Amino acid sequence: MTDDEVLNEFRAAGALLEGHFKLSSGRHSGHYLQCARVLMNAARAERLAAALVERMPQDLVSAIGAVVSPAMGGIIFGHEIGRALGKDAMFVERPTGTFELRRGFALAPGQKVLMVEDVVTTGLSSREAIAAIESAGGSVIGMASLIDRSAGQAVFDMPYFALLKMDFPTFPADDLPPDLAEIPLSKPGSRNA
Ligand SMILES: O=P(O)(O)OC[C@H]1O[C@H](OP(=O)(O)OP(=O)(O)O)[C@H](O)[C@@H]1O
Ligand SMILES: O=C(O)c1cc(=O)[nH]c(=O)[nH]1
Ligand SMILES: [Mg+2]
Repeated sequence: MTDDEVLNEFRAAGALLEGHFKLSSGRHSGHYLQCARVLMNAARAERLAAALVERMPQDLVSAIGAVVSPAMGGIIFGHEIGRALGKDAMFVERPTGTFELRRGFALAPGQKVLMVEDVVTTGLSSREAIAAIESAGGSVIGMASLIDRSAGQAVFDMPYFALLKMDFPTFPADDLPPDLAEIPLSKPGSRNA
């Protein structure tokens, strides 16, 4: 799947948003990729996940024992990546502020995990999810996301595959461009909601 084809899936889903958004990291942006709108269509979600798995090297694919995603945004895409790999997909969640495996999900000691996100901006959520998987006994051998909008800033210790890289600027809350500051703020994600 080409970059244009992935972008067209976002356009068709009305998921390329412009406005003033507070991101998970606390940074602000005039652009938001609402992956939930893309993934609300099961056939589209399946297609995008299969396209991403096709890009992964076979030795990595065959080593993956399970998929784990950070809730909320990562759950649907992780599930679809699990379908494409033929592996179980679990998720970590943060009811008390820190990601943990719940709901009877468990990892065998050293179980090889692919960590799957919907979008990576600073990489903070991904690093927190990886830490939770490792403290539950898993070994994260790879990472995947639908979108990487980190512009190369998010660097991980394991191979990382993203279906589409986007480079939208983000700003600290106390240093907003005037044209962005005058747009009413919204916070679509659920961290600290
Ligand atoms: O790379 P980062 O700077 O951490 O940003 C990306 C994270 O932000 C969003 O989640 P969010 O925390 O908004 O919560 P949600 O997944 O529950 O919507 C998204 O789903 C990623 O997890
Ligand atoms: O950084 C984020 O919170 C974020 C950015 C984005 O474009 N889409 C999203 O779902 N989250
Ligand atoms: Mg998230």
